[in-house]
Amino acid sequence: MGRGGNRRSRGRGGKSSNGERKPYVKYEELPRDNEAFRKYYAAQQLVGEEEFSEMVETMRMALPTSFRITGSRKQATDIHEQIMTELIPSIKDVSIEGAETEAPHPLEWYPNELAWQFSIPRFVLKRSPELSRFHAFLVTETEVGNISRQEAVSMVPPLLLDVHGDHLVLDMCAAPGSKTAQLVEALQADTDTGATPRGVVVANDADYKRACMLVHQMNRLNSPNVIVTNHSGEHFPNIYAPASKEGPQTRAIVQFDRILCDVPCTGDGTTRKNVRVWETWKPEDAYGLNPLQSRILQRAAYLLKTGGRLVYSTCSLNPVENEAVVAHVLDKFGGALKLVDVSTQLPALKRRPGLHTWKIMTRDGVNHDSPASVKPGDVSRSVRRNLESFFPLAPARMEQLQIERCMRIYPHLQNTGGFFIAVIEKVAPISVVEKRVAAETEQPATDSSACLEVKVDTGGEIESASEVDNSQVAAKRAKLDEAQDSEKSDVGLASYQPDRPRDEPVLRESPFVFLDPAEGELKTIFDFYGIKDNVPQRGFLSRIENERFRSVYYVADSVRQLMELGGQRLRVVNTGIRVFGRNCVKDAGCEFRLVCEGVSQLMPYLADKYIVDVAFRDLKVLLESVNPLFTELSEECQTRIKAVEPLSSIVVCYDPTKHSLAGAAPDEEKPHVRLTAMLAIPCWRGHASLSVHVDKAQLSSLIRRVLGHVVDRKDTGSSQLANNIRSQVKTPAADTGSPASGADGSS
Ligand SMILES: C[S@@+](CC[C@H](N)C(=O)[O-])C[C@H]1O[C@@H](n2cnc3c(N)ncnc32)[C@H](O)[C@@H]1O
Repeated sequence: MGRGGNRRSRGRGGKSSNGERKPYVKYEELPRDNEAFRKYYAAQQLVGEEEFSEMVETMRMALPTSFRITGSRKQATDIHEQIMTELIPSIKDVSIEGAETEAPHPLEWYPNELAWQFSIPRFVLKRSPELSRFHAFLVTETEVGNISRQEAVSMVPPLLLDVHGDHLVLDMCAAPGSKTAQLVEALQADTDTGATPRGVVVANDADYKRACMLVHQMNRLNSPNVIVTNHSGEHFPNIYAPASKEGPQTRAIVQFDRILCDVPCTGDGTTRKNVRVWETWKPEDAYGLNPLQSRILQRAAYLLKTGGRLVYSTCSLNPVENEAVVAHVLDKFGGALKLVDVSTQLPALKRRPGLHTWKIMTRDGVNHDSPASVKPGDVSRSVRRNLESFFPLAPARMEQLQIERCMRIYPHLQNTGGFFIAVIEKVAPISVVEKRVAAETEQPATDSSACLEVKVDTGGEIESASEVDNSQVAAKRAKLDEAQDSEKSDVGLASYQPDRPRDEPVLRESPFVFLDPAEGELKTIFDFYGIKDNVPQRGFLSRIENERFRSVYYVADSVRQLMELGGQRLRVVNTGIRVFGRNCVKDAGCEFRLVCEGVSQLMPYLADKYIVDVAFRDLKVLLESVNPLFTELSEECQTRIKAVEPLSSIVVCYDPTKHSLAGAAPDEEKPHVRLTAMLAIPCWRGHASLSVHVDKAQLSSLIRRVLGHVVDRKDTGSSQLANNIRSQVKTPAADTGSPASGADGSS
């Protein structure tokens, strides 16, 4: 199911609603049908009768596996090449239970062959020795962020959001973050190679634990342009732009260029993956979620810039969670929001138009066309309260809203899960304040331009743009802002929700503090590593506990600006790329070492002596041996390493284009797979040895790509075990003071 909705019983020894323990049911034997589901959806006439049977049949089958190549990375070409030359041939002749395996193939509607799909069940992939290379590829490349496993249909909403490199983007319900990853990639893909995008992605989730999953996702992506926050979407706080000299009435709110509302839902489009949806599905679940979905969408609409784009999506097929939410919110905001016609985008993607009519099922199993036929006893009191908003609007209004522009993806259309997507543009400011003022003063609203617009000048300051406001509205507005600041406001409209409900937990970590490279410990670090003066000066930050910090992070300037404006209002769970970590090595030249995820960001600013260019022979020695002695490396490499003081980090670079094999002897060694992108590997320079200093996922990926060895998952429980894999190739040499026995040990 779509996470964040009602919790469902696990069906394995859990308790049923009457408190009795349920018998254990094997996953394969869980029911894959539900009478109420069939009856409800048959009545909706989503498709013709025959097609409906086909759809339900497909919804019972296991979902193919799909993954996406991180298109914004230099490694994308290498990964594509590995799929073509290594993976596809590796499973060519493998048969499972007598049947040939389906080789991965690109999803034809996804641009640039970056998304792939195959139909090998997960447990077969894990257990089959013939598929170990394929499995290792998926696992290690996912962990290092070169690919992301993601359901095919879930890739559609970010594509339709049309994110550009300088956009301020809000992902309102972001965890676990597969779509956030696409949004971040879109920022990067629209920016010159090597440059930091000017935009920001704010990845928000109401659930703190799930927000922490976003942190993991963000760490895989190594982006300095993401902020992970923890707010209820419907209460996402106003971030105020700097106060204008002209007085409080021009206090503007930062608005976003793009917003994704991938809201919590019943997830009945995911039955192929979450089989338990069959067991527990009931129409009331959608009625319970509709009001929250609507509030999230309303808040998003308010936070969107005029001219900005918003995507509302669910993995549910239910019109109550889809067209009903979209139609009623569009209706409520007058002409401010319009559905965008995306029928010509992603032309190879099969889809159906949004529904103009649907029915609501009451507890007695009767389907109703309008609220008029629903009697009080047919539904619970809470359902009755919102009943109108579950039904379609009048046919003429539905026509006017062009609700058919919504997109429905059914599982049988192209062997996927089910999904709903609505692309919405804000064509005019939402005259919330005026409606409110008009209601309170009992005067008709005459001007619909009271909404505030902010432009993020991501090249420099965040500034407020023009605000057209009449004086009466402005005075009222200032009062409302004040009320909101003191969290007393209860004006009921999406724009003026109090910041957050009182029962939400407080953040567990210390807040981030920006560090000054001209003083304190950051200056000491910069001096040691010879960080060049052109490094962005204001992007380094840390969490300080007991006047000490353990790591230094780096964020893009636009992120810094937004965090400074957000201040205490913004509950930042995490941000930035970790660039330095405390090393705890006695007598080390610097108390901080370089960390794997920050290397590519810092490389352009590191003093040249810390970057050692190596040939393939030295790269192989470093990966094959644990802490190889200098004497095992080439003379040239030794000279470079010895130029750096003992007990410090260096970056070893292998550039496959420089060390091209053109003209090389036929027996000259080369990486197991063809590489085009440079490898930059942080290493620890001991007194007499050099050790690769990356985390175990990076190490497994490097070993697989460069040496061709598959690191068994069972052997990688700790970084030490990853070392053991290498020690099978060569006996370890004596170590000389590595901070984490050759692996990064970073969290
Ligand atoms: C369908 S999932 C989002 C999936 C995500 N967009 C992705 O692609 O990985 C819905 C998310 O909404 C979160 N959520 C639930 N209620 C919320 C609320 N009121 N505001 C914001 N997020 C909420 C849940 O914790 C859950 O992570």
